[in-house]
Amino acid sequence: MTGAGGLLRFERVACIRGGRLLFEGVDFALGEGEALVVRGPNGTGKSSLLRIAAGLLRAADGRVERGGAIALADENLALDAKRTLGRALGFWAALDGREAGAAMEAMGIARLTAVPVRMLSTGQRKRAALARVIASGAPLWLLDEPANGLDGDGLERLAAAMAAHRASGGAILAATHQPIGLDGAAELALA
Ligand SMILES: Nc1ncnc2c1ncn2[C@@H]1O[C@H](COP(=O)(O)OP(=O)(O)OP(=O)(O)O)[C@@H](O)[C@H]1O
Repeated sequence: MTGAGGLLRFERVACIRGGRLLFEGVDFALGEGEALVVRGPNGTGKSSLLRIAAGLLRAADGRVERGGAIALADENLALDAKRTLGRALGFWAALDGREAGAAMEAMGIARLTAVPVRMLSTGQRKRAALARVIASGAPLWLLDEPANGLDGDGLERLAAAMAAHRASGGAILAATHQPIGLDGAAELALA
């Protein structure tokens, strides 16, 4: 992508799923430090928009430009259920030449290093998914309902991690029904 700080650009993007037009004409751009929250009732295509941004789903029309690496946290945990949390997160971090320790600390799950992924609670799984994104080092985070299942401490850690990411030049595209502490984020409403 050309232009200063361009991490993601949608131009007139449309999405069709199951033969149904979910949205069309979606335009936005995300640069360094920026954030966009996608809102809308259930089934309007928020998750689909994030999957298009990630390159996992084809847009039915329009253009999508990406300016760097992308990390997605959605309902699929993408961690090996049989491994311990430390090894499962370490596996992904190593692929990016990184370590997962600081990200586990950031999400308050460092003490769960030796616990098998399959034994994690709902909130712990969400924290683990967010730790994977943090550990990736990708400049663009795609967060699908990142607050689901988090307690107060988890929400504070999520907000702090997102603020730190933006302060270091990262960008965030989030789909959520809840307030998630993304100060100054732009909003995109699907209907
Ligand atoms: N693989 C698929 N094939 C066909 N239709 C699908 C597929 N996945 C999702 N859909 C449909 O696309 C529509 C939008 O789904 P999506 O998950 O993007 O919505 P959403 O806004 O994220 O919903 P929610 O708020 O409930 O999470 C829904 O009607 C859904 O049934």
